[in-house]
Amino acid sequence: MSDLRIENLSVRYGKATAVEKVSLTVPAGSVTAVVGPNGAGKSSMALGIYGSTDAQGTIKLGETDLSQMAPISRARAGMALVPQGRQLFPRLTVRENLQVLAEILKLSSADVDLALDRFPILRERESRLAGVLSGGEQQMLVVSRALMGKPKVLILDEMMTGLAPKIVAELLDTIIQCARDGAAVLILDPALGPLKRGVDRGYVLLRAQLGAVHQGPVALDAAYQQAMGVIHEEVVAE
Ligand SMILES: Nc1ncnc2c1ncn2[C@@H]1O[C@H](COP(=O)(O)OP(=O)(O)OP(=O)(O)O)[C@@H](O)[C@H]1O
Repeated sequence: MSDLRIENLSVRYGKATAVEKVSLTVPAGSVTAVVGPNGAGKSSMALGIYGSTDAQGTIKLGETDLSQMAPISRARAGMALVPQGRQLFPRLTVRENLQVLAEILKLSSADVDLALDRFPILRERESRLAGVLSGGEQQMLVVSRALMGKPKVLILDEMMTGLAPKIVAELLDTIIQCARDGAAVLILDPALGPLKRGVDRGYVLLRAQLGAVHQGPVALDAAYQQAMGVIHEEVVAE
């Protein structure tokens, strides 16, 4: 079991700063949330941690420094990302979408079968093109794909958006179990909402900057509401 430690992570697009020197720990065996309004920098943070956008700072998994590694090497080191917007191969079947990652991570077809069996609907749809799945089915596929390599770190960017409560509950159960099995889980979302049930600790991200850690969903929600109230007051005053 390895904690994920991020120190002074910054993401810049030209002169614009999307993430400004954020430091946080995602302990193994827990679900850590980063909540923040639209445009706060959540996706930039997730992509920076995974290495798929340029970022400065240090990213360590246990004693292993991932900071200079390409995304594929981070994946092989045990990091998995469920990016915002699902990002499947729409013209490949459900099984083929899983096989692509299985080949990269040198996993067996038995691992692909386990991923298909994680959600019964995926097994039913294994020969269908991913592009014709419903939104919820696609999300089950990306989560199942991310879990296929038994990741030590699982990062989920707005994975619940637009999904029915039953599917949200099912996905959340899967993710909580992943943390209970020892993974360090980081969920980034604009609303705590149904995630409250699964969150152990978390941070508020506001205008590229991360606040202090809060233990438990109640304290995190209160801090987020307060931070959003501050923004509201500023807007009213303008
Ligand atoms: N590729 C990019 N090039 C330039 N600016 C970008 C790029 N991606 C994001 N930004 C800007 O960086 C800031 C943070 O965006 P980001 O998508 O990380 O926020 P977010 O918190 O994930 O937002 P949302 O909840 O709406 O998805 C925004 O001002 C956005 O316009």
